[in-house]
Amino acid sequence: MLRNIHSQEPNRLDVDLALFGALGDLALRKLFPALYHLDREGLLPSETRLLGLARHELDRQGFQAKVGSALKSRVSAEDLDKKSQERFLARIDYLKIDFANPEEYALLRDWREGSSRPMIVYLSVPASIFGEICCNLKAGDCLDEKSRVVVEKPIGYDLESSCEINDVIGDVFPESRIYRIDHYLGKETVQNLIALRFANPLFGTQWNQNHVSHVEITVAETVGIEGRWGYFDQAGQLRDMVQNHLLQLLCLIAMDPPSNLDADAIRDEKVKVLKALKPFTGEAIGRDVVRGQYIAGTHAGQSVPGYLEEEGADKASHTETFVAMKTEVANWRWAGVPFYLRTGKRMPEKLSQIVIHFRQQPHYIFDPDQRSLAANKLIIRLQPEEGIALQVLTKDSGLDKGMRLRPGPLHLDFHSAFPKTRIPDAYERLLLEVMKGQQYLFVRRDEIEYAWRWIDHLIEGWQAHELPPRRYPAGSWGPVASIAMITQDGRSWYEDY
Ligand SMILES: NC(=O)C1=CN([C@@H]2O[C@H](COP(=O)(O)OP(=O)(O)OC[C@H]3O[C@@H](n4cnc5c(N)ncnc54)[C@H](OP(=O)(O)O)[C@@H]3O)[C@@H](O)[C@H]2O)C=CC1
Ligand SMILES: O=C1O[C@H](COP(=O)(O)O)[C@@H](O)[C@H](O)[C@H]1O
Repeated sequence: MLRNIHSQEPNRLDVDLALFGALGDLALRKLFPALYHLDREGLLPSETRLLGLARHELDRQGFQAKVGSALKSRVSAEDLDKKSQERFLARIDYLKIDFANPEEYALLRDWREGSSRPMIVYLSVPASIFGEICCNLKAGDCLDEKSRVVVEKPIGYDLESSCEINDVIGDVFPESRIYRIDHYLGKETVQNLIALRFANPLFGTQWNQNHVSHVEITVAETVGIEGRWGYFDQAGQLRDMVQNHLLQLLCLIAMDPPSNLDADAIRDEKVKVLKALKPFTGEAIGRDVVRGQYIAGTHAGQSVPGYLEEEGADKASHTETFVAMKTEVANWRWAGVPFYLRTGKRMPEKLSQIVIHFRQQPHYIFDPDQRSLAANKLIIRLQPEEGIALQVLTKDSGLDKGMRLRPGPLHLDFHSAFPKTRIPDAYERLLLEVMKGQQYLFVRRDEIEYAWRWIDHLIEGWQAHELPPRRYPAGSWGPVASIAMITQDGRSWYEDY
């Protein structure tokens, strides 16, 4: 169904939201604060009810108190007023159930008794139990033809496990009611990529291999493993960040214009990009991909341990905490344009940024010493300090400067441009879209599977070539080899803004 995503007026819809894993990190740190903000901004209709489900003995008040203290630590004092908080907490119920026990789902059915609102089931639990919960919901007669399910990333560990999980979820819910989260798609600036590319004719005509020389995507994190060794060491940065977030960003940059803003029109175009990603073969694995693992270093002036010294670490782990790669989208629009991707933990600053480097003029008439400056760049800052800057060249001012060129940005900083507008957290946007029943910010099954196909192939190559990660000190921009990878092409990672 084509839904109206253009409207400023949200399609307000009462729902019952059942959140599995309600005492977990994601639920308390992100989901309840996001729901609070929606409520405070008047976006949760008064009938909407929220239910936390977990296996700990707690009553309703006890759970509300936990959510209340999560709000205190996650929501700014300015946004946390007593009236909004009380109204929000009053919507919240709690059920203790063991998700593995089908009998206990009767409690959820009873909670729903008499409600005609659609139920949204949010699975904020490990993917290994998504299937079991879906089957128990069905067996326990908790669902109807309006129920939707939201599942967190990562879906599986590789193509095979991802297909298994998707099969079980798909036995219970049709694709049109499955919402697979990639929280990067909920970030305001990521959505802005669609507006930037498809609303501005200026870029529409330039967005191809005739005009773009190369593209950089950097997602640098300052955090380390944060007590998640068990999960992270199985995954590594390639599965944790590239398979989902970085490939989604690449798709939004590289895709052809969708014919409209309908979810499937956008997702069809993203799938075409994933299918066109060039596989890494033979020597390209060693040449165009760099794996890294951080050793002890510093963060914010403090010493921090290396990956192998983190709590719970297996000292012989070869899991990568950093990846840089050069890839290509092998189609008419992008043939020959390198896409350089890099992402890592324990880097010097948190920075998610896309840089589009445009080609130089065919004939250059200025000072030969300045030739390397003479190209435009479009810098899209996703976080922090969200904004867009177009690096242009002007004449340096002053009587003694002759026709010297000066690069400078035409800069749109979202915080100063829209000072009264709070930039919402990604989960606010995503939760709102699920409640409205709109899927355009969620990932379709085939997107996930094409992404896994490409990643699996890369991992097989790593394994075949026995490529251990290269070391980099915490607080640095990754292994020296990641800098060499781009400099050997006569380029460098863009670090100014
Ligand atoms: N945390 C994050 O920032 C992110 C998380 N995700 C994804 O979100 C999901 C949740 O992650 P996160 O919150 O970090 O994980 P947590 O381990 O913190 O939370 C999972 C919750 O599920 C509960 N649970 C697990 N099994 C059962 C069961 N059989 N019966 C009842 N309760 C159960 C756990 O209960 P108990 O406490 O008793 O073990 C826990 O409260 C995962 O899929 C993760 O990959 C994705 C992106 C970021
Ligand atoms: O999905 C994940 O994302 C976070 C980074 O998210 P951000 O919104 O803070 O950029 C990452 O730290 C985590 O390892 C990964 O699972």
